[in-house]
Amino acid sequence: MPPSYSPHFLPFSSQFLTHTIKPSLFSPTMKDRPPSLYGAVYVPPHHRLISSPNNQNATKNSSAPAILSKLRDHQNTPILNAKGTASPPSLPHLQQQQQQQQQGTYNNNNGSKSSNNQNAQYNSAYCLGISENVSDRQLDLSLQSGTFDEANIEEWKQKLAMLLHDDGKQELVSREKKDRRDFEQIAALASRMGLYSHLYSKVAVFSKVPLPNYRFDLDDKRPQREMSLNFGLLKRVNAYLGEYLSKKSRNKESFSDNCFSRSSSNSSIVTEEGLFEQPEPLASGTAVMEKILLRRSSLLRDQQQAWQESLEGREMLEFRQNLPAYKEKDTILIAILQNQVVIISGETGCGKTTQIPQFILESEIDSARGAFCSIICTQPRRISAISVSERVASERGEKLGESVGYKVRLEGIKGRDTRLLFCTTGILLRRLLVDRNLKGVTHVIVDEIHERGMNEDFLLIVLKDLLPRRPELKLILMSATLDAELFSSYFDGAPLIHIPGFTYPVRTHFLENILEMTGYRLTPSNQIDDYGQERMWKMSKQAPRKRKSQIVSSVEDALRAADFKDFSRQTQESLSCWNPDCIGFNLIEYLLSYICENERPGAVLVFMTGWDDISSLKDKLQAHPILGDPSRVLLLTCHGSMASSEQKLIFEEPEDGVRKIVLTTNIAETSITINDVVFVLDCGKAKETSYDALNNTPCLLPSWVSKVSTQQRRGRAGRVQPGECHHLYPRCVYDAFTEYQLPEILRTPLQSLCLQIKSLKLGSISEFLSRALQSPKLLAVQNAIEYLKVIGALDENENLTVLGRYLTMLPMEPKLGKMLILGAILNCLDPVLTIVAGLSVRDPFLTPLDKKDLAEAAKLQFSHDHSDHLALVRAYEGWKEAEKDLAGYDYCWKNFLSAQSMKAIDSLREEFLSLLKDTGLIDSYATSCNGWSYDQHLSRAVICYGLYPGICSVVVSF
Ligand SMILES: Nc1ncnc2c1ncn2[C@@H]1O[C@H](COP(=O)(O)OP(=O)(O)OP(=O)(O)O)[C@@H](O)[C@H]1O
Repeated sequence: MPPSYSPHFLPFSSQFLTHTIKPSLFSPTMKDRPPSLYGAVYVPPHHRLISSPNNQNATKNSSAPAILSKLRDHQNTPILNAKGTASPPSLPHLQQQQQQQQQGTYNNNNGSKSSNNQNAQYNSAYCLGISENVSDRQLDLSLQSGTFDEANIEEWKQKLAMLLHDDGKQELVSREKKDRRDFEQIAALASRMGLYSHLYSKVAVFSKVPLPNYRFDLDDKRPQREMSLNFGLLKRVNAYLGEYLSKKSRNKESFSDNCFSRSSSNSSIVTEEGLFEQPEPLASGTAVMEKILLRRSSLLRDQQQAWQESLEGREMLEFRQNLPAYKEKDTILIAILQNQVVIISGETGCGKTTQIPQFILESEIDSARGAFCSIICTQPRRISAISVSERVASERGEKLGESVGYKVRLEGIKGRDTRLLFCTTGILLRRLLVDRNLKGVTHVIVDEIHERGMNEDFLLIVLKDLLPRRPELKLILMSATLDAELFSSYFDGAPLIHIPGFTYPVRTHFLENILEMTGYRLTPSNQIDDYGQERMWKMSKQAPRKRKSQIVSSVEDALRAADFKDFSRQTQESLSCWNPDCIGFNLIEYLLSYICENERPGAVLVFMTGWDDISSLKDKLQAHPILGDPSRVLLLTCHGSMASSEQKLIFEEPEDGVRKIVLTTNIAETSITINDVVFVLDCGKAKETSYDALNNTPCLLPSWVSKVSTQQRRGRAGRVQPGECHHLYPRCVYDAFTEYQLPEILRTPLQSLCLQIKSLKLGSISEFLSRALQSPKLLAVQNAIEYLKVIGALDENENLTVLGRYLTMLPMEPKLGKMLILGAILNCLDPVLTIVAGLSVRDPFLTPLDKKDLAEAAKLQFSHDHSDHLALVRAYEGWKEAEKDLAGYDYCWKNFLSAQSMKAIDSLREEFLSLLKDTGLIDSYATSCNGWSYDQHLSRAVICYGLYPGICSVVVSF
C-alpha cells in the first residue's frame, strides 16, 4: 500500500507549532516533571517531530515512511508516529489528539504508564517544554510587581553552568512563562557567565554565541503551508511514491549507494541522468569485440560511400566544398594526425563548426576506423549543440542518432553507432566527474573557445592535465577569432591553423544611418522602454539619474568626440539626446515596421539583453497593427531558459508572405544558422555577470558587447544570402567597444567553480586555478573559498562537506539563487528550506534586481492555475519579512544546519532524488512547463523533492 500523504500535512514541525496542546491542560501532571532528555535544550524545528526516548518501543512497530526513518537514523532518536502507520499525522488527527488530551487520556512524561501508548508518542519536544506552573494572569501580575522566583533563578544558575561545560550544546531554549517572567534576572546571570540571551516573543534563548534579532525557527507566526491538491493529482503522486517505495523495499541494495558520491566511475548518476553511455563492455573478450567493431566500421564506410555517391550527397558535397574550411581539410587532418593538440581559428561562416568535426569523422570512417572512434564536440549552449548536430546529420544524409548525435542536460539523441556527439561544455564536465580519463573518447573538440566562458576555461585546465595520461587522445580547439596564439602557447606551442571567413555581403547601418534613412526622431521620452506596470522599477532606472551607469560612462568620451556634421540637423538633434541606457523599444518597433513595409522578404533577428526586454518588447509588438498581425508577421522569442523544443521554432520557415521576427538574447550569436535571416538588429548589449562595485556584490547586468560579439551578431545575416545589419548605437560607440570580452573566470565570482574543482578531486583550489589560461587573482580565489567555508560547503581543510556535494549537483547558472528561494517559497518557509534560501540571498549571482525578478517569478508561478495561489502569496510575503533579517539566516546556517541535521537532510535528499529519477518526475515536470530552463526546473525540483516528500505534490501540480 502506498503511504498516503495528507494534502494538509504540514512539513516538519510547522503543524506542531500551531497545534500545540493547550498548556493549561497539563499543569497538574507536568508540574513536577523532571528535566527531559532535552531539558530546555534548543531543539531545531524540524527535529520537533521527535518524541521522548521513553517511547522508543513505538517506533519498532511503526511502518513510517522511509523518509522518517532516515531522519530517525541520522538523529539516533526515535521518530514516533501518532498512528503507528506510514502516514504522518494530518491536521484533523491532531485536533482529535487535542480532544483526547482534554479528556485526560494523555499521559505526561514522568514515567507513569499511559493508557494509550501510541497517543503518548505525541509528547513532542514542544509538548515537553510547555509545563506550566503559573497562569497567564499570575504571570502578568508578577511582571507588574517585578517579582521573580528565586528557586527558578537558582535552577537556571545550574542549567547555565551545565551549558557552559557541555561542548556539545550551544544554547538553551525555554518557552516556559516563568522563565519569561524571570528573563531579566536570568539574562543578567547569563551575561555574568559570558553567555548571550534574547527573548523572542514567547521564547527565551540563552546561548554561547551572539543571537540575532530574529529567529524564524522560533517564530510561531510564520506562515503555515496550506496546500490543498486535487484528488487526481494526489493519487498520482501517491502512486509514484508507492511504486518507488515498494520497488525500493524489493531492491534495497540498488538504493543504498549515495547518489551524491560521484567518485566511483560506476556511479549510477551516469546512466540515471543519461549523460553518456559508458563504453560498451568487452563482453566476450577483446578479439570478439574487435571483430564486431571491424564489421561495424566497414558498414559505416559503405553507408558513407553510398551517400557520397548519391545525387543528394553529391549536391551537398558541392555546397560544402565551397566553404573556406573545406579548402583546409587536408591541412587540418594532417595537423591532427601529427599533433595531440591543434588550434583552429575560423572567421564567421567559414564552416568550422559544421565541417571540422565532420572531416574527422569522415576520415576515420574512410580508413575503416569508424566504429573505433568517438568524437565529442562541445558547444557553449544547448541551442547550438542541437542545431549543429541536426545540420551535420543532414549533411551526411542521416537521421539524428545514427553516426551523429547530441546530448544536452536532460535531453539527447544518441544511437549505438553514434561516433560524433555534440554536447554542451557542462555535459562534458559532468562526464569527467565520473570518467576522469574520458575512456574510449578519441577526439575532443572544444568550439567557440574565444567566448572564454567559465566552463570552457575550466575544461581547458582539466584537459591539459588529462593529455599526458591519454597520449592518443586528440584535442582540437576552435575559435572564431585570431587571438588563438594565447591558446597555442598554453598548449606548449600547439600548431595554429587559420581559416578565412565566408559570408554573403552584409550591409552595416549604425544609429546615425538608421535615423537618417527612416527619418525617425529620438526624444528623451520616446527612448524610455516600456516594461509594463509590473516592472516600473526598470523604467525608473532609465530616467536621468545623478549617478551615471557603467553603460553611459564607458562611451561618454566617444560620444563627446563624435562628429555627426555630415548628417541632417534632425539626426544630429536625435543623437544629442540619445540615451545609451535604453534598449530603444520604440525605435525597434519603428524599424521593424519599416522593414516589413519597405524591405525585401527575409527574417529579422533582434538581439536583446534578457527575458525582461524580450517579453516586454514582444507584448508591445503584439499590439502593433502590422507587427502584431499573425497573417503578416510570425513573432518568436529565443532565450536560454526556454525549452529546446521552443528554441527550435526559430529555425522553421514561416508561410509565404509572413515575415519571421525573432527576439533573442546572445544565445543565437554563435554557431547557429537560421536560413532565412536577412536582417539583424543589434542593441549592442548583453547581460554579463560582474561585480557591482558600489554594493560590492556580484550581479548580472547589461553591458556593452565586444567587437567580436558584434561581428558574430552581424554574421547571423548573410550566411545563405546577402543581408543587412542595423546596430542601434552610433558608430563611435562601436569603435569604443573592447576587442574581446574579459574572460568570465576573471570577472565573476568563483564559488561554483571552486565546488566543481573539489568535486572533481582536483586538489587545492588555488593551485588548480593558478594553472588556468589566465588565472584569477589570488584574493578572488581566497574570497570564494572563504565564502564556501562560511556557508558550510567546505570544511576548514577545504574539503567538500555534504552541503558542498549537494551544491555541486546544481547547475552553474546565474539564477540558482532564485530557484533556491522559489523552493523555499513553495515550501512556505519551511525552516530548512528557508535556510537554504538564506544562503542563496548571499548567492553571488543574486542581485537586487534579481530579487525583484524573483518577486515577479513568484507571482508568475502563483498565477498558474493553482488553487493555493493565496497561500503561496502569503508565504511569499512572509518570506520577504523573514528576508529582512539576514543575520538570522547566517546564524542558523552556521550554528544549526551545519550540525547533525545536515546528515539527515542529505539522507532525505538522497532518497527523494532517487525517487525523482526513478519515476521520471523531473522529466515530466520539466517538459510540462514553459519559460524555465531544464536546469532551473531541475534545481528547483531537486530542492523541493530533496527535502520533503509532501513537496512532490506541489511540484507536480505546476
Ligand atoms: N542549418 C543550416 N542550414 C543551411 N545552411 C547552413 C546551416 N548550418 C550551416 N550552414 C551553412 O554552413 C556555413 C558554415 O556554418 P558553420 O556553422 O560551420 O560556420 P562557422 O564557421 O562555425 O561560423 P560561426 O562561428 O559564425 O557559427 C554557414 O555559413 C551556412 O552557409
